[in-house]
Amino acid sequence: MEPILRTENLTITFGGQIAVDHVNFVMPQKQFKSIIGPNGAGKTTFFNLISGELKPTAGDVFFKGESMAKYSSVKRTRKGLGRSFQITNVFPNLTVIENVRLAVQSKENIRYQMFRHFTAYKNLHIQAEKLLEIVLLSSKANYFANQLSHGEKRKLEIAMLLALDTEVLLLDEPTAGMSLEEVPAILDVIKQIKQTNEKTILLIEHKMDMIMDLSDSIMVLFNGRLLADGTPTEIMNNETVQHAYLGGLYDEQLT
Ligand SMILES: Nc1ncnc2c1ncn2[C@@H]1O[C@H](COP(=O)(O)OP(=O)(O)OP(=O)(O)O)[C@@H](O)[C@H]1O
Repeated sequence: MEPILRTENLTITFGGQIAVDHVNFVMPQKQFKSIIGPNGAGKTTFFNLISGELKPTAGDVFFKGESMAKYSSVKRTRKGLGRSFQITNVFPNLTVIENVRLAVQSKENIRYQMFRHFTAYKNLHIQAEKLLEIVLLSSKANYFANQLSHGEKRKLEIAMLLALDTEVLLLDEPTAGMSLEEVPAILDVIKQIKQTNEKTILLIEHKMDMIMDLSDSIMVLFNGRLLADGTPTEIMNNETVQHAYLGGLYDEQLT
Protein backbone atom coordinates (compact mmCIF):
# COMPACT_ATOMS: atom_id res chain seq x y z
CA MET A 1 0.00 0.00 0.00
CA GLU A 2 1.23 3.51 -0.88
CA PRO A 3 2.29 5.29 2.32
CA ILE A 4 0.42 8.50 3.08
CA LEU A 5 3.65 10.48 2.95
CA ARG A 6 7.12 9.77 1.63
CA THR A 7 10.16 11.63 0.46
CA GLU A 8 12.54 10.69 -2.32
CA ASN A 9 16.15 11.88 -2.06
CA LEU A 10 14.91 15.06 -0.38
CA THR A 11 17.80 17.51 -0.30
CA ILE A 12 18.40 21.19 0.41
CA THR A 13 21.58 23.20 0.57
CA PHE A 14 22.01 26.69 2.00
CA GLY A 15 24.96 28.51 0.47
CA GLY A 16 26.77 25.28 -0.29
CA GLN A 17 26.03 23.74 3.12
CA ILE A 18 23.79 20.69 2.99
CA ALA A 19 20.99 20.84 5.61
CA VAL A 20 18.86 17.89 4.45
CA ASP A 21 20.81 15.25 2.60
CA HIS A 22 19.06 12.78 0.25
CA VAL A 23 16.45 11.72 2.78
CA ASN A 24 14.23 8.79 1.77
CA PHE A 25 11.53 8.50 4.37
CA VAL A 26 8.23 6.66 4.52
CA MET A 27 5.28 7.53 6.74
CA PRO A 28 2.58 4.87 7.02
CA GLN A 29 -0.97 6.12 7.48
CA LYS A 30 -2.21 6.80 11.02
CA GLN A 31 1.17 6.18 12.58
CA PHE A 32 2.86 8.36 15.13
CA LYS A 33 6.47 9.02 14.19
CA SER A 34 8.91 11.19 16.08
CA ILE A 35 11.94 12.85 14.54
CA ILE A 36 14.98 13.20 16.74
CA GLY A 37 18.49 14.46 16.20
CA PRO A 38 20.95 16.94 17.69
CA ASN A 39 20.58 20.69 17.23
CA GLY A 40 21.16 21.62 13.62
CA ALA A 41 20.50 18.06 12.37
CA GLY A 42 17.95 19.37 9.86
CA LYS A 43 14.66 18.46 11.59
CA THR A 44 12.86 21.78 11.15
CA THR A 45 14.24 22.18 7.63
CA PHE A 46 12.89 18.71 6.81
CA PHE A 47 9.43 19.83 8.06
CA ASN A 48 9.67 23.03 6.00
CA LEU A 49 10.40 20.95 2.90
CA ILE A 50 7.40 18.70 3.55
CA SER A 51 5.03 21.58 4.26
CA GLY A 52 6.24 23.54 1.23
CA GLU A 53 7.72 26.51 3.09
CA LEU A 54 11.05 25.62 1.49
CA LYS A 55 11.74 24.29 -2.01
CA PRO A 56 14.20 21.39 -2.21
CA THR A 57 17.46 21.65 -4.12
CA ALA A 58 16.78 18.08 -5.23
CA GLY A 59 14.29 15.31 -4.53
CA ASP A 60 10.58 15.46 -3.85
CA VAL A 61 7.76 14.94 -1.35
CA PHE A 62 4.86 12.61 -2.19
CA PHE A 63 1.50 12.81 -0.42
CA LYS A 64 -0.74 9.84 -1.22
CA GLY A 65 1.54 9.09 -4.14
CA GLU A 66 1.26 12.55 -5.69
CA SER A 67 4.29 14.80 -6.14
CA MET A 68 3.94 17.96 -4.05
CA ALA A 69 6.59 19.86 -6.01
CA LYS A 70 4.18 22.22 -7.73
CA TYR A 71 2.09 23.00 -4.65
CA SER A 72 2.51 25.95 -2.30
CA SER A 73 2.29 25.43 1.45
CA VAL A 74 -1.34 26.67 1.44
CA LYS A 75 -2.29 24.16 -1.26
CA ARG A 76 -0.49 21.38 0.61
CA THR A 77 -2.50 22.21 3.72
CA ARG A 78 -5.72 22.02 1.69
CA LYS A 79 -4.66 18.62 0.42
CA GLY A 80 -4.13 17.33 3.95
CA LEU A 81 -0.61 18.21 5.11
CA GLY A 82 -1.05 20.38 8.19
CA ARG A 83 1.84 22.17 9.82
CA SER A 84 1.35 23.57 13.33
CA PHE A 85 0.88 27.32 13.34
CA GLN A 86 3.68 29.33 14.76
CA ILE A 87 2.74 31.77 17.48
CA THR A 88 3.14 34.56 14.92
CA ASN A 89 0.06 33.23 13.10
CA VAL A 90 -2.12 33.84 16.15
CA PHE A 91 -3.96 37.18 16.22
CA PRO A 92 -2.93 38.60 19.59
CA ASN A 93 -5.82 41.06 19.87
CA LEU A 94 -8.54 38.54 19.12
CA THR A 95 -9.89 36.19 21.73
CA VAL A 96 -8.87 32.56 21.87
CA ILE A 97 -12.22 31.36 20.52
CA GLU A 98 -12.14 33.93 17.71
CA ASN A 99 -8.70 32.73 16.62
CA VAL A 100 -9.91 29.12 16.45
CA ARG A 101 -13.15 30.15 14.72
CA LEU A 102 -11.15 31.90 12.01
CA ALA A 103 -9.10 28.75 11.48
CA VAL A 104 -12.30 26.66 11.22
CA GLN A 105 -13.68 29.25 8.81
CA SER A 106 -10.59 29.13 6.61
CA LYS A 107 -10.99 25.37 6.36
CA GLU A 108 -14.69 25.57 5.60
CA ASN A 109 -13.88 28.27 3.06
CA ILE A 110 -17.18 29.91 3.79
CA ARG A 111 -18.02 32.94 1.72
CA TYR A 112 -18.59 36.26 3.36
CA GLN A 113 -22.33 36.25 2.66
CA MET A 114 -22.78 32.84 4.14
CA PHE A 115 -20.67 33.77 7.11
CA ARG A 116 -23.08 36.57 7.91
CA HIS A 117 -25.84 34.05 8.19
CA PHE A 118 -26.39 33.39 11.88
CA THR A 119 -26.65 29.58 11.74
CA ALA A 120 -23.42 29.31 9.75
CA TYR A 121 -21.67 31.52 12.29
CA LYS A 122 -23.08 29.50 15.16
CA ASN A 123 -21.89 26.26 13.60
CA LEU A 124 -18.35 27.64 13.30
CA HIS A 125 -18.49 28.75 16.90
CA ILE A 126 -19.61 25.30 18.10
CA GLN A 127 -16.76 23.63 16.19
CA ALA A 128 -14.30 26.09 17.72
CA GLU A 129 -15.66 25.34 21.21
CA LYS A 130 -15.19 21.59 20.65
CA LEU A 131 -11.58 22.16 19.59
CA LEU A 132 -10.88 24.24 22.69
CA GLU A 133 -12.22 21.36 24.78
CA ILE A 134 -9.82 18.94 23.05
CA VAL A 135 -6.81 21.13 23.79
CA LEU A 136 -7.98 21.80 27.37
CA LEU A 137 -8.38 25.53 26.80
CA SER A 138 -12.13 26.06 27.24
CA SER A 139 -11.65 28.09 30.40
CA LYS A 140 -9.63 30.66 28.42
CA ALA A 141 -12.02 30.94 25.45
CA ASN A 142 -12.75 34.61 26.01
CA TYR A 143 -9.24 35.70 26.93
CA PHE A 144 -7.33 37.69 24.36
CA ALA A 145 -4.62 35.52 22.80
CA ASN A 146 -1.94 37.88 24.10
CA GLN A 147 -3.06 37.16 27.68
CA LEU A 148 -2.17 33.46 27.41
CA SER A 149 0.93 31.89 28.89
CA HIS A 150 3.46 30.42 26.46
CA GLY A 151 2.15 26.89 27.06
CA GLU A 152 -1.44 27.98 26.49
CA LYS A 153 -0.42 29.65 23.22
CA ARG A 154 1.07 26.37 22.04
CA LYS A 155 -2.26 24.67 22.86
CA LEU A 156 -4.05 27.36 20.86
CA GLU A 157 -1.75 26.64 17.91
CA ILE A 158 -2.68 22.96 18.12
CA ALA A 159 -6.40 23.83 18.21
CA MET A 160 -5.91 25.98 15.10
CA LEU A 161 -4.07 23.16 13.37
CA LEU A 162 -6.84 20.70 14.28
CA ALA A 163 -9.39 23.18 12.92
CA LEU A 164 -7.90 22.66 9.46
CA ASP A 165 -8.79 18.97 9.83
CA THR A 166 -5.80 17.68 7.87
CA GLU A 167 -4.97 13.98 7.74
CA VAL A 168 -1.30 14.61 8.54
CA LEU A 169 -0.18 16.73 11.50
CA LEU A 170 3.36 18.10 11.59
CA LEU A 171 4.14 19.17 15.16
CA ASP A 172 7.42 21.03 15.61
CA GLU A 173 8.51 20.91 19.24
CA PRO A 174 5.14 21.68 20.81
CA THR A 175 6.77 21.80 24.26
CA ALA A 176 9.52 24.26 23.27
CA GLY A 177 9.84 27.11 25.72
CA MET A 178 7.30 25.62 28.13
CA SER A 179 7.75 25.52 31.86
CA LEU A 180 7.96 22.05 33.42
CA GLU A 181 4.43 22.45 34.83
CA GLU A 182 3.01 23.14 31.38
CA VAL A 183 4.44 20.04 29.67
CA PRO A 184 2.03 17.35 31.04
CA ALA A 185 -1.02 19.24 29.71
CA ILE A 186 0.32 19.42 26.16
CA LEU A 187 1.33 15.77 26.42
CA ASP A 188 -2.29 14.94 27.35
CA VAL A 189 -3.52 16.89 24.35
CA ILE A 190 -1.22 15.03 21.95
CA LYS A 191 -2.15 11.67 23.53
CA GLN A 192 -5.80 12.49 23.11
CA ILE A 193 -5.32 13.28 19.41
CA LYS A 194 -3.36 10.06 18.99
CA GLN A 195 -6.08 8.03 20.68
CA THR A 196 -8.69 9.14 18.15
CA ASN A 197 -6.65 7.07 15.67
CA GLU A 198 -7.68 9.40 12.86
CA LYS A 199 -4.44 11.27 12.24
CA THR A 200 -0.99 10.57 10.93
CA ILE A 201 1.34 12.47 13.24
CA LEU A 202 4.95 13.55 12.80
CA LEU A 203 6.51 15.10 15.88
CA ILE A 204 9.84 16.84 16.35
CA GLU A 205 10.83 16.65 20.01
CA HIS A 206 13.87 16.64 22.23
CA LYS A 207 12.14 15.12 25.29
CA MET A 208 13.02 11.43 25.08
CA ASP A 209 10.52 10.25 27.71
CA MET A 210 7.71 11.87 25.75
CA ILE A 211 8.98 10.35 22.48
CA MET A 212 9.24 6.86 23.96
CA ASP A 213 5.75 7.17 25.41
CA LEU A 214 4.02 8.31 22.20
CA SER A 215 5.84 6.97 19.16
CA ASP A 216 5.08 3.98 16.96
CA SER A 217 8.37 4.71 15.23
CA ILE A 218 11.30 7.10 15.52
CA MET A 219 13.50 8.49 12.80
CA VAL A 220 16.91 9.90 13.55
CA LEU A 221 18.44 12.73 11.56
CA PHE A 222 22.13 13.46 11.86
CA ASN A 223 23.95 16.07 9.78
CA GLY A 224 20.91 16.20 7.49
CA ARG A 225 21.05 12.46 6.83
CA LEU A 226 18.56 9.80 7.85
CA LEU A 227 20.61 7.75 10.28
CA ALA A 228 17.91 5.27 11.33
CA ASP A 229 14.17 4.70 11.33
CA GLY A 230 12.50 2.03 13.45
CA THR A 231 10.45 1.19 16.52
CA PRO A 232 11.48 2.90 19.77
CA THR A 233 13.16 -0.32 20.91
CA GLU A 234 15.05 -0.72 17.63
CA ILE A 235 16.27 2.87 17.86
CA MET A 236 17.35 2.50 21.48
CA ASN A 237 19.30 -0.65 20.59
CA ASN A 238 20.81 0.75 17.40
CA GLU A 239 24.53 1.09 17.98
CA THR A 240 25.08 3.75 15.33
CA VAL A 241 22.36 5.88 16.92
CA GLN A 242 23.76 5.31 20.38
CA HIS A 243 27.23 6.41 19.32
CA ALA A 244 26.12 9.33 17.20
CA TYR A 245 23.45 10.73 19.40
CA LEU A 246 21.56 8.94 22.13
CA GLY A 247 24.50 8.23 24.42
CA GLY A 248 25.27 11.90 24.51
CA LEU A 249 21.65 12.87 24.92
CA TYR A 250 21.08 10.61 27.90
CA ASP A 251 24.31 11.81 29.48
CA GLU A 252 23.04 15.36 29.04
CA GLN A 253 19.66 14.51 30.60
CA LEU A 254 21.24 12.80 33.57
CA THR A 255 23.45 15.72 34.44
N1 LIG B 1 17.15 29.58 6.07
C1 LIG B 1 18.35 29.07 6.32
N2 LIG B 1 19.47 29.62 5.78
C2 LIG B 1 20.69 29.10 6.04
N3 LIG B 1 20.91 28.02 6.79
C3 LIG B 1 19.84 27.43 7.37
C4 LIG B 1 18.51 27.91 7.17
N4 LIG B 1 17.64 27.12 7.86
C5 LIG B 1 18.40 26.18 8.45
N5 LIG B 1 19.71 26.36 8.17
C6 LIG B 1 20.83 25.50 8.61
O1 LIG B 1 20.46 24.16 8.34
C7 LIG B 1 20.88 23.29 9.37
C8 LIG B 1 19.69 22.54 9.93
O2 LIG B 1 18.88 23.42 10.72
P1 LIG B 1 17.51 23.01 11.38
O3 LIG B 1 16.93 24.21 12.03
O4 LIG B 1 16.67 22.31 10.38
O5 LIG B 1 17.98 21.96 12.48
P2 LIG B 1 17.13 21.30 13.65
O6 LIG B 1 17.50 19.85 13.64
O7 LIG B 1 15.70 21.64 13.51
O8 LIG B 1 17.77 22.00 14.93
P3 LIG B 1 17.10 22.36 16.37
O9 LIG B 1 16.92 21.06 17.10
O10 LIG B 1 18.14 23.23 16.99
O11 LIG B 1 15.81 23.08 16.09
C9 LIG B 1 21.61 24.17 10.39
O12 LIG B 1 22.98 24.11 10.12
C10 LIG B 1 21.04 25.54 10.13
O13 LIG B 1 21.96 26.53 10.48
